[in-house]
Amino acid sequence: MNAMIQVQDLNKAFTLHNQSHTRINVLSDVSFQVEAGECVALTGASGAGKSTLMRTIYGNYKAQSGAIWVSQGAVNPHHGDGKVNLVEASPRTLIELRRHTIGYVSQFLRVIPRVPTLDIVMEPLREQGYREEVARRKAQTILELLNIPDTLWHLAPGTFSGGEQQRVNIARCFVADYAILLLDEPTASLDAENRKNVLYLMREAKAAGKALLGIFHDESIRDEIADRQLNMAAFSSP
Ligand SMILES: Nc1ncnc2c1ncn2[C@@H]1O[C@H](COP(=O)(O)OP(=O)(O)OP(=O)(O)O)[C@@H](O)[C@H]1O
Repeated sequence: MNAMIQVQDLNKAFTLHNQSHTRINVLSDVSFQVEAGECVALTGASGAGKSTLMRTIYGNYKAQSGAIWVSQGAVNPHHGDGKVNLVEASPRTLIELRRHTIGYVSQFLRVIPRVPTLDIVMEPLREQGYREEVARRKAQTILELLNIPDTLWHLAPGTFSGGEQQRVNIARCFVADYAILLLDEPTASLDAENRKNVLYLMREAKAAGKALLGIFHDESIRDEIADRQLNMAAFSSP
């Protein structure tokens, strides 16, 4: 067993300061782990805390208590085999983890004006130390696989369709050597052929020993790729 993510007794609440300081407990004593080569699907009703859990693991939100142990693991020799508790990690460690260990496909691509698609996809590879030609080749290969026409590679994706932007997001995450992939609805606005291509990428990632944690509202995709489901209803509290 090689747990890449190990969540222990994680608690996350939001306090709405501009609304009478109302406190919403979203995650209560969440514990689970994801092994290398495994895909775990988060399920549960809308508002159950699936995205909040993902964002907390990516370090966007700070948990009140508990631990998120992340193994930099065998996939990424850059970091060795050490484990880091993300809840207590410094900003510098968090940046390192995002550069080398954890990839995140959010539902929306955060577009930086004027940066061409090819550069957006090459960027994580550059940060991981790949030579320019290798990074370019890898980026081109994955953009082709995801059916982004080469006429678009030199354009910034701000004007792209929702599905095209989502595929750029997916390309950027799957092209790099992350040991852990957090996937928030990666196939939500894709057509059948591109859903298949993303399934292929997810299978390849599992075969390479990566750990996948995902939200898949599409049940057929979930059934195809997930080894286990984690129902967030088990961790909600009033
Ligand atoms: N930044 C925030 N500030 C305050 N409350 C938040 C914040 N983010 C999420 N919440 C609240 O936390 C709860 C869980 O939201 P979350 O988006 O994690 O649910 P979800 O299970 O991903 O839902 P969905 O399936 O609809 O996307 C909701 O009640 C939401 O209002």
